[in-house]
Amino acid sequence: MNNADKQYLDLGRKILDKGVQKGDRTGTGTISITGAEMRFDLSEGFPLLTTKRVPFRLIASEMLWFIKGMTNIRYLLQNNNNIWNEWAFKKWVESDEYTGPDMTDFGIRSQQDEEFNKLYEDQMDKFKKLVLENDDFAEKFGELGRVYGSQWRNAFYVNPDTMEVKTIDPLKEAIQQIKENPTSRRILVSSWNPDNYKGHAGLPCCHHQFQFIVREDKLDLVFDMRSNDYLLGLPFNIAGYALLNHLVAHETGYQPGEVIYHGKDVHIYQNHLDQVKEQLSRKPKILPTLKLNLEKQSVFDFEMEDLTIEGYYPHPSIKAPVAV
Ligand SMILES: Nc1nc(=O)c2c([nH]1)NC[C@@H]1CN(c3ccc(C(=O)N[C@@H](CCC(=O)O)C(=O)O)cc3)CN21
Ligand SMILES: O=c1ccn([C@H]2C[C@H](O)[C@@H](COP(=O)(O)O)O2)c(=O)[nH]1
Repeated sequence: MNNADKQYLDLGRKILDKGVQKGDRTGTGTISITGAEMRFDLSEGFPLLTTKRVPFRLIASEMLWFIKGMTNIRYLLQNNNNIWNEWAFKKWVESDEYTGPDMTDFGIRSQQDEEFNKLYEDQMDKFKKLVLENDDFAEKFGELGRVYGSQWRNAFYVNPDTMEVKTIDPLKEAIQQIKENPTSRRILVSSWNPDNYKGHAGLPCCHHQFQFIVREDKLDLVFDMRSNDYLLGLPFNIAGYALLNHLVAHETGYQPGEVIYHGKDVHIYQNHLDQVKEQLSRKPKILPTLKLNLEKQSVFDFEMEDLTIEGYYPHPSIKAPVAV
């Protein structure tokens, strides 16, 4: 049995056994545990889970979106990636410019009310078309604000003594540190902003920091998640950071080592229980491998066509609603 699916399924069983029922911001309700660790050795294969089909194309386009410092969903839509739509859509339907039917609580209502769901899907189609085709609209409503891309590539630092503001490119600096100062224990990119508590920054980041550590000829990556959706988010997060580690290891001349996951509030949404039980009943298969276009050197030059997954023969996908 591959060790990636094994650890993931063990964690699912632990949440079901030991977790507590909790209300949450989305009104869905969860079963949650505090604290979890998993370790993925990238020499054993690429940790794209096999106990359900995990869409690598969506993970890769989201990761390239972060790496390129982008925060507008237009790039995702151009890559047929719809995973961030709801959060941009929300800004539009809550704005003065929106004149369609009332979309209050569309996340929950679209699951419970078939008639409403039709209205919602029409408005979402209209929204996607506008983001793709209308530059002004995209700039205003496709923009998610200071989400990962901006924190990774365009962070602000205010010197508390002089109040001078500097911009920093934390991912670029981290890569430079790996090259110039590989024994450093300070190669860290953090996306958490104290301001997140006030909600100014839109969506407070879930994977809020990661750190690179060079171990002999290998590059390890540790990533921390303050809050993690076991069924939908976690498989994306594991494979996303594994991809990032492959890309950075390639540029800096190391072998991809381990990707180490630290989860804090790790939860299963109440409306995902059947899906999780289905996945737990499945037998893991062999892990696939990731092929990079070796002609590209810099992490920042990679495009979708430079990334290929080979030997991926997963169980069928498992559909589930996302809590908004
Ligand atoms: N509740 C919640 N869970 C999340 O995982 C999550 C958020 N919210 N908000 C921000 C992002 C968006 N992410 C998402 C959103 C949707 C899917 C999802 O629906 N995945 C499906 C495939 C979807 C498709 O094919 O379009 C899957 O089966 O993995 C995954 C990650 C991760 N994040
Ligand atoms: O990469 C991601 C992004 C988001 N999530 C999940 C974790 C939570 O279920 C929600 C965020 O809700 P909060 O109330 O802000 O915690 O999104 C994820 O698992 N992975």
